[in-house]
Amino acid sequence: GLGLSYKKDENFGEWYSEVVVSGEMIEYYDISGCYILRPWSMSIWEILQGFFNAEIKKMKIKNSYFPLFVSPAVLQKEKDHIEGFAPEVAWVTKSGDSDLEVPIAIRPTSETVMYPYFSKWIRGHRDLPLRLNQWCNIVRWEFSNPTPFIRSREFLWQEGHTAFARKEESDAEVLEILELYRRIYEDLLAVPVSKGKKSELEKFAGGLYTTTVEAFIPNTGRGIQGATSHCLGQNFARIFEINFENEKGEKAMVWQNSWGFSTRTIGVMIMVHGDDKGLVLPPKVASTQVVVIPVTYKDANTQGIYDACAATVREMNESGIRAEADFRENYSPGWKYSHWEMKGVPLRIEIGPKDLANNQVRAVRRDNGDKTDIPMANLAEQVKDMLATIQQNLFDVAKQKRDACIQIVRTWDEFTVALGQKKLILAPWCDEEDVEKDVKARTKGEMGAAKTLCSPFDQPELPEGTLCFASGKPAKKWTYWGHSY
Ligand SMILES: O=C1CCCN[C@@H]1CCCn1cnc2ccccc2c1=O
Repeated sequence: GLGLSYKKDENFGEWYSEVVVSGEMIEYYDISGCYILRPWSMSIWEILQGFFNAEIKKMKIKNSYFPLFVSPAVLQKEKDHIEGFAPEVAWVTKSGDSDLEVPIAIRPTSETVMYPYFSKWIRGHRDLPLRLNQWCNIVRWEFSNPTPFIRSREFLWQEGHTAFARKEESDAEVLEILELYRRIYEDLLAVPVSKGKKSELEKFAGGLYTTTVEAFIPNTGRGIQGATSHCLGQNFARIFEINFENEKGEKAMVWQNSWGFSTRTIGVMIMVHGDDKGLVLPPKVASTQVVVIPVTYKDANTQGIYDACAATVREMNESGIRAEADFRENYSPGWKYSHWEMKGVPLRIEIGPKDLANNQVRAVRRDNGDKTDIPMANLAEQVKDMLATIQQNLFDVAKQKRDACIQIVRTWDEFTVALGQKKLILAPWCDEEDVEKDVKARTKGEMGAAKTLCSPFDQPELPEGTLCFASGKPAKKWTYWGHSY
């Protein structure tokens, strides 16, 4: 059909809601906060799954599957972890006409589902490390504005749950997994992220510390948690009695991690790369990387053009490029150009009478619109290079835009001005929780409160005597602050 009704830089929220539907990724569902993932988005999820499964297999992490349902007794076993989240837990209270004796929770995460069995399975140090992952759906009955991929009441994710004999092993794995999350964002989705540690206030309350990859949406000036890798310490081991007999024959508690990324990754990619013509897919995650369009006229050699298109698709597929031709007779070339641009296919190849005569094709990039005539000879190699160039360009452009939003501030006034300018703020902070709570209280507004996003592992120089922007106390670390999703 026609193009988008909303422009990304003028009505971002409406643009996003429209582009996920017009790009055929999402269909809205009749239950608020729930969305249908159509093949165009499910295929992206499957590519991310393929990457992650291959990487965790190298780490000897095994996939498993645990039940969707959690008994209330077990769910409430870990007090600090559940208290803040309780309102989001969905419960099954009936079957047919009759009430259940005891309501059953639907998993909002699976620590409490899995750990009673970790306790049963782990006896001696030879049972360690225990490293499981599961791909599943999660339900959290959120109330703040639902957004496809970004915030939904049901979403898909993977959650990894691991147990080790020693803290050093768990600390190491936390970072190993976080690096996989960075690769998912930067190498596959072409989205720049910052690796860092969450503050005590923002971390997972049931854990010891939380590491994160934080992304940023320039259009809204909001940070977004991309994926998290938590060191749980021995908190859950104590509660669920996950002990083992160590080499010295002593009874010891295990050290645990839990980590996850979700279909939110797809929403972040759309928000960062999409434009006023529709989705823009990075080639690495595009189920169709190249679409070939025959351009025929009434007296042209139609069959010759069709044969050239089919041969071009075959040659690209044989060299591992995901290509398809659009031979539909009832749509014009122009209509097809708009349609596949809306779906964000990274590269379009047009073949018309002139191209046929010159034994070449016309290649058009989705990221910057560049048109190039390519000889049919050795076409696949040229296309591979173009796809690699498009992938890199998408990342470079996104990184340049994100970096342009970063604002270093040293005083409260600079902080509030930068907040109002949709900046990603980097500020020296005293790392005191009360100060963070105070900043939240002082910045409450229609954008929500500003909060810490992470303290980047890559810390700029912090000269002696640098003061906290908010409290004036001696600063301890540089921290990213901002509004967030
Ligand atoms: O992030 C992850 C990664 C995957 C495994 N779980 C951890 C921690 C989940 C934290 N969390 C997040 N929302 C919740 C909502 C309701 C109940 C409990 C929770 C809850 O524990």
